[in-house]
Amino acid sequence: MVNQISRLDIHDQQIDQLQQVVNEIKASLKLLNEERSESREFRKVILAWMKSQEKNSVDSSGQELQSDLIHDPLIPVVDGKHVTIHPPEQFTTIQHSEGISDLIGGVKVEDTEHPNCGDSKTAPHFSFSIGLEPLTDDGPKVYSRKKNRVTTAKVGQLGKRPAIALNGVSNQSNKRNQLVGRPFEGLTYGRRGGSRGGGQGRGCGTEKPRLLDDEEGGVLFYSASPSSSSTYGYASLEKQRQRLPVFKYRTSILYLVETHSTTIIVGETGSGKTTQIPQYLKEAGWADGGHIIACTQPRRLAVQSVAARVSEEMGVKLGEEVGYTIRFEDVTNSDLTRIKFLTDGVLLREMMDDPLLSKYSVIMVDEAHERSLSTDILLGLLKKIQRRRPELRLIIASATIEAKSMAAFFQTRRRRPRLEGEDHGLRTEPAILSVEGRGYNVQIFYVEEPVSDYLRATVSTVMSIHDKEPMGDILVFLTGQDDIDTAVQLITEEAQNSGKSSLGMIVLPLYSGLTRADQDLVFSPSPRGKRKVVISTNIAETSLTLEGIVYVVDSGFSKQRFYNPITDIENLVVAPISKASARQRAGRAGRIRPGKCYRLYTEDYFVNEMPSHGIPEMQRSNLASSVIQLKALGIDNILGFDWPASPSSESMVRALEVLYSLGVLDDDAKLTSPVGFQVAELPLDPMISKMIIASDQLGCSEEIITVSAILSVQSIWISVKGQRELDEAKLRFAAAEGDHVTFLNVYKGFLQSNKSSKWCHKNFINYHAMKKVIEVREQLRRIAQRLGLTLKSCENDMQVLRKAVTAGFFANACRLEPYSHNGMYKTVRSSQEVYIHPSSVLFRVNPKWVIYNSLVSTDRQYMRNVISIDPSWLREAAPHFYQQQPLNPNRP
Ligand SMILES: Nc1ncnc2c1ncn2[C@@H]1O[C@H](COP(=O)(O)OP(=O)(O)OP(=O)(O)O)[C@@H](O)[C@H]1O
Repeated sequence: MVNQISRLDIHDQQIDQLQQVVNEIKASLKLLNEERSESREFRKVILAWMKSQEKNSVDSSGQELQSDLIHDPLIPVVDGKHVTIHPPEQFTTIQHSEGISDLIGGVKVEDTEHPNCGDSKTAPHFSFSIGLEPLTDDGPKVYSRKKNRVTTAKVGQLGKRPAIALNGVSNQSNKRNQLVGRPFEGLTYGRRGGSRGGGQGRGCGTEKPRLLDDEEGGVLFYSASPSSSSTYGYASLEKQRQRLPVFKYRTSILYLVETHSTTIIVGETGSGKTTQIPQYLKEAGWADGGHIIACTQPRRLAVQSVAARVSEEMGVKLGEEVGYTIRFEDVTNSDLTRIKFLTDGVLLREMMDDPLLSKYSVIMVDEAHERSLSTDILLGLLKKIQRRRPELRLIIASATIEAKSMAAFFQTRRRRPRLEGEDHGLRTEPAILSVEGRGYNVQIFYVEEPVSDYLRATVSTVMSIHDKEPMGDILVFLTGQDDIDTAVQLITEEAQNSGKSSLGMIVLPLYSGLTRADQDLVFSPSPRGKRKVVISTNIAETSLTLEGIVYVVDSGFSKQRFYNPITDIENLVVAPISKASARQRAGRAGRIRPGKCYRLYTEDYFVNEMPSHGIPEMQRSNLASSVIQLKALGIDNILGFDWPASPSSESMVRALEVLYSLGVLDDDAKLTSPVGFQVAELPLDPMISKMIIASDQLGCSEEIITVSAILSVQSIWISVKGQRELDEAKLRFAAAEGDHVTFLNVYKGFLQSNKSSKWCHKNFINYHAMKKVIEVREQLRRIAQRLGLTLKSCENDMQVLRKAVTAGFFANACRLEPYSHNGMYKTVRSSQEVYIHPSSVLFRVNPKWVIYNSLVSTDRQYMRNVISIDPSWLREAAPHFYQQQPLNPNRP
């Protein structure tokens, strides 16, 4: 009798367990909220008390309260300068200027004079947080001068104008300034105008900024000096380093790192945090005795580029004293490397071998505002490590971080016994340092009305800049490869159509799937008389310096991951960005010379509607990989883990369920042995890891490792204008079984061609991606051997290969709907409607049963990387997940 496969209802007992987990989470969240509100009340009392103390402490001659820190011999008392504390009220005036100081609260300790700055009035300052959480979590206040604001359509809720020309882009600030009789003062950057080495209000050697009252009673900074001077140009690397705003804070930074377990550094984009601080630490001896200084970044491209820059500044070969590590690429030397840049994900992996990260003396978590999944987990773990290793120093850096809440997170609880380090004068409460000053002016322009089509608006803005503005490269932020490829094509066509414009424009895409060579093009200088237009995703948003960039065009959108734990679908959705992102984007200009940023949204939208920060990735991601990592690090009580942002209970339950079904976790939610530990060792999605482990027994590990390597690179196909040509190319390799077997055919062809780039070109295959596949494959083979798996080929037995895929991805099984004329499938797990993606070799073939690797959502839910299976394998692979039901006679 033919049997039907349906998802086995989870045993009652398991449901009970899961329900228990949910209840626990809910209970902990409730407790947490109660704790928070209690501590808020407490803080109010403390703040009131502090204010009264401070008022009493300022004597009649107006002298400021002297800090007991003055007597601390470790304070960098330079040239007889002393340290004073300003009452917190003084921050309130600053809070109305959108800037670094907005983000800082608590007691401010200020050097009244600085070693590098002769003028005591323009001295930089550093602040210590008093370790209290902010009373409100509103984030920075944005100064606004318009009294009667017109509510604008949201970006994305499109206005009526089809597209804009550059003259549709207004310098609203200029207009306003004419009205109120002030020079240009961009909302974000104009008022901070000036030149490197002092252009900023608080920098050295410039005129002191005047404080002006605005119409609403707030106060804003106004720099009397106009736009940047021409201090930019060619200077020795050493001089360039010394001109950076962060240089003036060198002593303060080193002092704070010396005396505090955790230092939070907030500084404008381009002020030198990423490239300089690791070097200062090295110069101060933090890399002595074989120790390493680590600096993490959320993005691989940033890791590679800042490592290259720092090695250049230090005059050393990349990979020796300065190195970097990203997934599947290690450019370090274990004997020589002293400064190491790495992604936060890689540092997490390193904890598997060295849970206390003992080789690092200082870990700088950069761009913490991004709140990537790995950054958040890393922060939670680093906090734990510090308890065991008080000597480990943490630096949390960003331009737009919510410093107070970050400080509150690192504030060690009072219940805890004294740390070893505290006895040596090491302060466990985090210090907050504000690095004032930015490189060069960036004028901000907003559209007057919402644009109806951000792609077309982008194209016309780029063309207008090219026509009307002086030379300088343009960096455009769009959302993803599709948008970018379209924009590249449209701009190229427009340039060709308008004879004048076509002269001297080089349009380049930038996204993570590009080959290294194509990415390198973006970093190479533009030929004389040519203007580079780089069209990028948000991979260029943080930490990157592209030398020639003068103009930034910000579409206001990015692709963001959103995971729905109920449907278990993770989508990449085009969504509006946050103010923090907008500032980062604008900050890609003004790094080497003054710049301009054109925002394709209205000023009203920016001020009134754009959220200050994005949703932490933790709260919109599939948590399966994170749970395994934490479990592998011995953190069994995941619910009690100190997350900087609590994940949703549904996501947590779903992750536990998936891991349980894969056999990675046992009934007590502990890692199983050996499968759970093996899966944790592999730096891959748990389903791919499980597929590799299953291939050992099925005798096809060589092939499955190849498939896994291919699934780990973005795409092995070259995107071409004519989809038909690509489809024809794919047909040469297409296998009836599906995409995974097709990948194997491509790999075999590549080897047979002697890894020829010509062969790749001819077949629309990405040569660099294939080289990467070879590299990743080698690494995976090494890990597999270390895990005791046998490397074996199944030769041409594709059935075992498909069974191995099923062993990892059984939860993604789908059945073709009977009588479906449009290729509709339903997932066995949740009966969702899904379709085979047109890029799959099984598109329109529609086998009865398939398994997919991932889902993408556009107008429909599409399955990507699909393979056909026999439904009986589902029960073989996961008897605990599927059961056979007698065939329903009413169903065809
Ligand atoms: N590859 C490079 N080429 C030329 N100059 C560079 C390069 N990288 C950095 N710089 C210079 O060093 C400055 C500081 O860069 P850095 O990345 O350290 O700043 P940051 O404060 O970390 O800013 P962000 O957070 O925006 O990355 C830049 O503004 C630029 O002037």
